[in-house]
Amino acid sequence: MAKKKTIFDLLEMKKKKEKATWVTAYDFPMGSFAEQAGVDMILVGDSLGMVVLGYQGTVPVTMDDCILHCQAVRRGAPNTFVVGDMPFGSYQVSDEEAVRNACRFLKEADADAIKLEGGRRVISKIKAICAAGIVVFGHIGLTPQSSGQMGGFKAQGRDVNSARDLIKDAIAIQEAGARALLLEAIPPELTGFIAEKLTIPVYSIGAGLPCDGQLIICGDMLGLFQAFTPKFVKKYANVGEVIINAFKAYVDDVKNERFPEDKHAYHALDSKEAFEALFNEFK
Ligand SMILES: Nc1nc(=O)c2c([nH]1)NC[C@@H]1CN(c3ccc(C(=O)N[C@@H](CCC(=O)O)C(=O)O)cc3)CN21
Ligand SMILES: CC(C)C(=O)C(=O)O
Ligand SMILES: [Mg+2]
Repeated sequence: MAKKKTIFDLLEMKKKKEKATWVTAYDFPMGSFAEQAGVDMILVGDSLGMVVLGYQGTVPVTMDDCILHCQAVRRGAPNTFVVGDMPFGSYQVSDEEAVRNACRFLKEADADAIKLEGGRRVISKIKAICAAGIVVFGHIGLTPQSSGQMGGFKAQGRDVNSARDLIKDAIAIQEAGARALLLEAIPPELTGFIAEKLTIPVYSIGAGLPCDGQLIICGDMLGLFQAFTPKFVKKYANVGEVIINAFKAYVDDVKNERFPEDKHAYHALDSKEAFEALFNEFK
C-alpha cells in the first residue's frame, strides 16, 4: 500500500511536474474506493450538501455534517491525504471561530488539512488557522458559498479586470501561509499563469490543464449526481444507471418469486417432521 502523502510530497510533485489527483468523497465506501484506486488526495467537500444531502447549494451545510462525513471517509481511507472543507458560516464570523472549527477537522475527523473559500477577504482567517499549525488550502474562482454575490454558479476571471483580482487573491493567499490553492471554473490561461507564479501547488476544478493537479466531484464523474452536470465534468462511469437497473431487476425478481432462491435461505436444523409437529401445536 502506498504511504500517505504529506504536504511536502505535494510540493515535490509540483517541482517534478508530476500531476496530483484529487477526488471528493463523502462516506466510508467512496473513501475506500478512492484509496484503493490510489488517488493522491480526497476532499470531503461541502458539496456533500448537494451530492448526498440533496440541497440546492452548499450554504446549508453545517460543521457537524462535515465532521460526520469526514470521519466516515477517514475510516475508509486511512492512508490518503484528506482535506476537510470548511462550510459556510464556520469561518466567516471571526478568526477565533475559524481556528476553532479548523481544529475540529483535525481533532475529531483526523483530516490532514482544511480548505476555505475566498481571497483577500479571508486573509486574516488563513493566517490565524496557519498560526494554529494547520495546513490550509485556499480556494478562489467560482466559490459556491458566495454564489449569491456571483449571480449563481458562474465561471470567473474571464475578463482582465476580474482576472487581475484573482491573481492578487492568489498571491495574497500564498503570502498568508496557505500551502496549496484550488482554482475553480476560471480560464486555463489564467490558471497556467497563477500555477507558474506561485510556489505552492495549484489545483484545478474546471480551471483547465496547466497546473499541478485536478479535482473532480465523485458524484459527477461516476454519474451518481443527476441534478446538473457542469461543463468541466468528464463522466467516467454511469453508476446511477447501474443502481437503477439493479433495483429494477430486484423488483422484477421479487414480484415473480425469482428471489430469494434456496441458496439464500437459512435451512432448518431439525427435521421437517419436527417442524410440522411444532406447527401442529399452534393450530
Ligand atoms: N455535483 C456538483 N458538482 C460540482 O462541480 C459542484 C457541486 N456539485 N456543488 C458545489 C459546486 C457548484 N459548482 C457548479 C455548479 C454548477 C455549474 C454550472 O452549471 N455551470 C454551467 C454554467 C457556467 C457559467 O454560466 O459560467 C456550465 O455550463 O458549466 C458549475 C459549477 C461546482 N460545485
Ligand atoms: C467544488 C469543490 C471545489 C468543493 O469545494 C467541494 O466539493 O465542496
Ligand atoms: Mg466546497
